Amino acid sequence: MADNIVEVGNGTGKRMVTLPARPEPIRVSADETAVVVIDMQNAYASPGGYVDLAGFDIAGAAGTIGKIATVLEAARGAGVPVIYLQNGWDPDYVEAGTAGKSPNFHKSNALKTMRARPDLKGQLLARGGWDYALVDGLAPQPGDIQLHKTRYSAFFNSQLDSILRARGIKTIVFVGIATNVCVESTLRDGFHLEYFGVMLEDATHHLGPPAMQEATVYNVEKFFGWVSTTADFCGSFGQIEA
Ligand SMILES: NC(=O)N/C=C\C(=O)O
Repeated sequence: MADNIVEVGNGTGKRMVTLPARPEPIRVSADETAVVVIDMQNAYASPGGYVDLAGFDIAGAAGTIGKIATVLEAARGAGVPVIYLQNGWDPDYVEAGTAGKSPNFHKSNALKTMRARPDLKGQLLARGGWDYALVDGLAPQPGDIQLHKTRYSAFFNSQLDSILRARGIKTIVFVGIATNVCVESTLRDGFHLEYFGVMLEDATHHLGPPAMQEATVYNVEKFFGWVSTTADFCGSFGQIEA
């Protein structure tokens, strides 16, 4: 093995794949890898959804949907579990927290948008509604796993850690929206739980100015994990059979 390849585990696993990545290639077992799809809901990727109504530019989100669809096809073909997260709360927003008790109440731009526009109350990120639903282009397939989360990190108050541990997953490949909020929060928490996090930079999209994407790519590459691409994921995992 070349010195500059990071090998996850002891290298004796079956179905080993070398994924080109920065700052160095990472060699993983396909049996110990999962793809986690962060919040590909209408709220974050569709015109008329929460982030669009809150004033963020979502022009780049449509391209992200296509990239993620390509990644998921390769993952399923390689027998790699696909885990979808959906962000939001119960329709009464009890899970969202209250003033003075939860920073989420004050920082969530969905909650702020609904306070500014009471006509939207009950529509944004409410479980069961269109805004909460996954985008049409990324419908889960049989065998995929769907999980709910109520805060930016998918590890907080969710089943994600136990689902991953029960399957012996060590490496998480991240795709989804937003690069600089829920993707980065989850990848960082995963780092502290000893998961190896790989972010596919062209299958993620940021909220805010383009510098936000660059900042997370820098943080991941330098401090928290590895950065790769859709083409490199498909080129490596595409050679593995389920
Ligand atoms: N999925 C996300 O990254 N969400 C970011 C902001 C929010 O949910 O308000």
